[in-house]
Amino acid sequence: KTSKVQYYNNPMWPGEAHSLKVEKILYQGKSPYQEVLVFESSTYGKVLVLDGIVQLTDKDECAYQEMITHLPLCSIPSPKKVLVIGGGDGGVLREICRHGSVESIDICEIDQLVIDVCKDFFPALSVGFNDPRVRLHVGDAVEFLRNAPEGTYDAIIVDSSDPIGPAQELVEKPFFDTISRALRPGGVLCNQAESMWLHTHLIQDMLLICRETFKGSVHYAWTSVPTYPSGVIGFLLCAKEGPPVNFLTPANPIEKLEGAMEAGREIRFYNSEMHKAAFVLPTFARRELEAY
Ligand SMILES: NCCCN[C@H]1CC[C@H](N)CC1
Repeated sequence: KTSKVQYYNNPMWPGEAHSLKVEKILYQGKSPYQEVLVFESSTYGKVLVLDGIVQLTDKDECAYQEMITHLPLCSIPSPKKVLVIGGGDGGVLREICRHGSVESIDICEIDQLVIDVCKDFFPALSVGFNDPRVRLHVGDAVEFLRNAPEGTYDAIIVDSSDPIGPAQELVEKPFFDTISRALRPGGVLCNQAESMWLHTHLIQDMLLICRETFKGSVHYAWTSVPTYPSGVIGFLLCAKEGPPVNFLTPANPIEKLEGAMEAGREIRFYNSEMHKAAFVLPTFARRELEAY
């Protein structure tokens, strides 16, 4: 039995579809926010799908979770307080826990079902929830950030799904304002910023908002994730005004990371060369993005 993970009817990817052969359906359910599906694929291990969109697979989740985490955290000398928006699968938590300087990790995930399903089917990711530094808040991120004291966090990671559905408001200006307020001066934001092949208009809109909101610096970075549409995904790295941050050269190189074993698995994708390379753009993307 094969089942297409349909994008045809999804406005984010008109006319595109990505097919993975389904060996066995492991879970199917619906939360108040989205449909949740887990299946065993032929060659990518287990796959998590929300509203028909691939979120992660056993095989290639390392690329996304490691890059979205270590690009910001390796850019500042000693991250202590970190906030994750989304990320209910626990993969970003697993990666943050490798940084010995981190003292507390808040995570705000809107959908309890995603957390529960990932604890059952993706233990290599949900291991991140076991760290004593983690404080889970189930609810709306806009609400959470509105109540967060000003200047709290060294780093905020927005591990969101696509801006159609629960993550819609996570690409709008008011949300970025609340993030900036919650960051300490010189604090950094890394958020999921879609594909340069497919979404340059959305990225341009986000760049305009972020360049206005974060006066430190704003850079677009990207990496390879075979099971995401177009095979790549981007990140927006933003620094709040304050102590200067140089995203292009890691201030806190990966070699200093501890706890790799506690996180249940060695780093598989990120390294300092990949960090630097992530900010190098092909010519079309340079033209379309660097003017913004
Ligand atoms: N934490 C799992 C990854 C969530 N990130 C998104 C999944 C869906 C993609 N189209 C964009 C990234």
